[in-house]
Amino acid sequence: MNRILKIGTRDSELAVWQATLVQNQLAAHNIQSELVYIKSDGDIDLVTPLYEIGVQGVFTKTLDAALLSGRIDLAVHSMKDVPTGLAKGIVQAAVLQRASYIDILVHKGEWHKQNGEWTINNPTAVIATSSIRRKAQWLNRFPEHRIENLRGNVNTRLQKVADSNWSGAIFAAAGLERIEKRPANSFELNWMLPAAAQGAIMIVCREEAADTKEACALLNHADTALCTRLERDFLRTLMGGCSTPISALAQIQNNTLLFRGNIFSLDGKQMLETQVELPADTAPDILANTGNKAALELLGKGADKIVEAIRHAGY
Ligand SMILES: NCc1[nH]cc(CCC(=O)O)c1CC(=O)O
Repeated sequence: MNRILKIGTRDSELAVWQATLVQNQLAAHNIQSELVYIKSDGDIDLVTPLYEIGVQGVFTKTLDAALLSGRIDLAVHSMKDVPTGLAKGIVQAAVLQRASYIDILVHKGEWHKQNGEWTINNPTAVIATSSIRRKAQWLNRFPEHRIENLRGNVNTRLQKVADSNWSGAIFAAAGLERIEKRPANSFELNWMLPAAAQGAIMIVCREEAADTKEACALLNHADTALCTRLERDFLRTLMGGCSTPISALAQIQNNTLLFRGNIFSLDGKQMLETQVELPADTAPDILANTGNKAALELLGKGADKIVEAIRHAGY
């Protein structure tokens, strides 16, 4: 490769950090690149909750257009923000090794540790998140709490938490840890299942750009690519959409694939979950079908009714 690859990125600190990681990894393979900053609609409107913006891929479509017009060669995304169906002409070129997948609570006020577990005595605490997945899981565990919306990039969200009288706000650990902004007053929500592909970074490029695809393939992390594929299959087969109260996590450890997924009603009162364990050397076609199969299992157990109610509410 003797040209300089143009890497498209949003201009938030996290997005630039992720694009720079890709640039550095390419450089390690002697592939030169430069960053091209592109504002997405999701960055311009920092107030409206994402599910109200109503367009799929609010963070990705501006970069898709830049790719298709040839202004950039590849785009770097937080994979969980990428709709499960990619735009026509655009393909997944690589998935980098996953960082932390966990959600954390940046906490304030009455939280304290009791028998090794973080608890809060205030039954009517206010917790901030604009993710309906986090909201549903939180209300399932703390039915009396109230959820407030919290939009914006990582930095503006942290500032809003500091300025508020909320008892906490939920963030992806990966987003804060990457830019070294995870506050000391935070703890991991190890009972909460993350969004499909949370903590993973995806590179996309034009379908016909053989040389770019070849370059990006050098950065692909096979286990992360498989796990995120299963998680996204689960999401797509259950419902699709980018803001849904659906979580999924696949992990490969000690030669075992562990897949967990769930779906909640919007108020958190109903929940269906599934868990599958397979030897990692199971036939590839069976392994690759794990996410779909898990989704079909839940649909057969009544998830279809939960999905129907979520759609009916306008998501
Ligand atoms: N939807 C916003 C978004 N997209 C990716 C991340 C963090 C990094 C990641 O999950 O990969 C975040 C912030 C958050 O959820 O707190």
